[in-house]
Amino acid sequence: MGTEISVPQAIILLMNIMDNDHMGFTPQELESFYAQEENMNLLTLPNSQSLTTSIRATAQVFEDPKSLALLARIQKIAPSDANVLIIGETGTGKELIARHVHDLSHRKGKPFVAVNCGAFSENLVESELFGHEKGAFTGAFAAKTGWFEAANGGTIFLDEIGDLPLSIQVKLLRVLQEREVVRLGARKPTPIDVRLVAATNVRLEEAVLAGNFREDLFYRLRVAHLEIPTLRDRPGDILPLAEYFVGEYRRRLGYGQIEIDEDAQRKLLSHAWPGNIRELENAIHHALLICKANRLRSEDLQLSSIQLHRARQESGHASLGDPLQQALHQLFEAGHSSLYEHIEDTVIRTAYHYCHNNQVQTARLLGVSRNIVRARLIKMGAISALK
Ligand SMILES: Nc1ncnc2c1ncn2[C@@H]1O[C@H](COP(=O)(O)OP(=O)(O)OP(=O)(O)O)[C@@H](O)[C@H]1O
Repeated sequence: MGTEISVPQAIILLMNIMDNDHMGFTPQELESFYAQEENMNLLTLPNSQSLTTSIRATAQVFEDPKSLALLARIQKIAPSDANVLIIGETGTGKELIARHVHDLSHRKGKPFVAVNCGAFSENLVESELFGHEKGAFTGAFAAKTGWFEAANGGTIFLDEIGDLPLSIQVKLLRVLQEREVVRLGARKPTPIDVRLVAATNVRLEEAVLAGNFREDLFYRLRVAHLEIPTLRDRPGDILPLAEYFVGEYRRRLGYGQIEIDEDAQRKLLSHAWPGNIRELENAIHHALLICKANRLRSEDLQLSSIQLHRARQESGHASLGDPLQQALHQLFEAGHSSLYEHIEDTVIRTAYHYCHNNQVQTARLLGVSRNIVRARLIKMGAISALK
């Protein structure tokens, strides 16, 4: 179908519509900002599981007493070589902690392989994890090394372990017991020496009770477990983390020193952080894009309300931080063929809502004719053809 709005324009426009009251950026300013090569990756979407921008932490911030206790436990568990289960809400730093466990073990310097178990279909996950031989199934034109073999000597981090199908859970248990993997289609097993660090943001006990997670695997994983507190449960980390992210992002953006003023500090401390450290990171990143005169003020911080988050959680949209992320998530789930249509629909619908259902204003805002807006709203079923 024809595209009245290009994708970059649509993304910028959508961002601007969402944030128009506070951002103070025109679409043109944003467009030129993202057009600069060093800023382009700020909009990079690494994969459909991770729709937020993030930096790889070069330092770790653990200042709250709860975090210090966690750090002490990590230091105790890490050298033991036991498998580890990390339990924590989304964005609490589970992957960062898994890396830390690896770095504090004798496996440091060997591979650290992070795999999101929810990222693969049931058909693919087995060959991804354990590999396959040439001709193992239709389309297996060459042999493939699985992630377990790739992590040999080091650590494999299985995020969202609760998403593994039961059939794969049995195989995983066998790998842990026998210390060998059998590639799909292979006759002989391959010995491996890998430490497993698994993570979950749901209570696996409930999955066990519901029959979706094997009890034997659960107990095997749970031997050494780390519970990561939410950010609201470790308030002593909020300002140090905020300072840390200000430092990281201002360097990336080429800015000078930036001070977080007192009102902004109070706002950071009083927010509930449903998205935890990742939400804080994104809030600071966004604030830096709009702050003025080397000062991050309270109005630069756009924080979602916990009520909104709860409502989303209840309606099954727990992990998606805002309408833009939801739109992009739908887009990537739908695949690229319908990319334009999805993004256009979302932009038009959002703009229409923003303009209090006024088609003329929507058309003006989007820079297209009213007929286009009307036709698309009818096609989406947002208005009746008779209107
Ligand atoms: N203690 C910390 N110090 C500095 N940065 C941190 C810390 N913990 C987490 N981060 C940063 O916060 C972001 C989210 O962390 P991470 O990806 O490890 O969370 P997660 O719990 O694995 O998230 P998910 O459940 O969504 O996979 C990352 O950019 C990470 O570098």
